[in-house]
Amino acid sequence: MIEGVRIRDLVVHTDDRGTVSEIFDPRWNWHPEPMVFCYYYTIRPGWTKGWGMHKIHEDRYCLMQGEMKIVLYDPRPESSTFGQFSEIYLSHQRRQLFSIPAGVWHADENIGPNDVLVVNFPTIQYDHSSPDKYRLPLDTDLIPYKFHNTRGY
Ligand SMILES: Cc1cn([C@H]2C[C@H](O)[C@@H](COP(=O)(O)OP(=O)(O)O[C@H]3O[C@@H](C)C(=O)[C@@H](O)[C@H]3O)O2)c(=O)[nH]c1=O
Repeated sequence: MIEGVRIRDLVVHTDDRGTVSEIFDPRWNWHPEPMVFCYYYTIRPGWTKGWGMHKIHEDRYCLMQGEMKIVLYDPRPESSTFGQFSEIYLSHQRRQLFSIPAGVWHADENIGPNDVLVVNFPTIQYDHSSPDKYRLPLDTDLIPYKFHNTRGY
């Protein structure tokens, strides 16, 4: 696994009426930074969002619905996983928290038949005038990973 990624299974409490699942509690000590901002995004079937990278913040995902492959590529020279990839599969069948360290390229591919829905609570607020977001085309030669049967940006 790429250095600095944090993963945590969520507990789903189920009863006759429905379910409850906590998404984030600083007392878990899962991540050192507090909740300061939150949004959700969706990805349509057959689509991928990426490659994206953030220089100064981490993403912290909670996949609520669907099935998604996250591909990470680590370009950080100081990292123990420099130059490596990770492929991680998230599903609503096993809800987890998943953090992506700053500086790590990521692409999120919807591999299921329905929209993917992800709640993201990044470690900083979104700066509408200068977002901390860097992009590369999915088919860039700068990242030696090939996607099949998907489109995106
Ligand atoms: C991320 C974000 C976007 N936006 C707006 C900007 C733009 O008009 C529209 C779409 O923005 P983007 O193209 O950046 O959205 P999107 O490509 O869905 O961005 C997200 O992709 C996933 C895969 C991630 O990993 C996240 O870090 C985030 O980059 O939404 C906000 O208003 N607030 C936000 O927090």
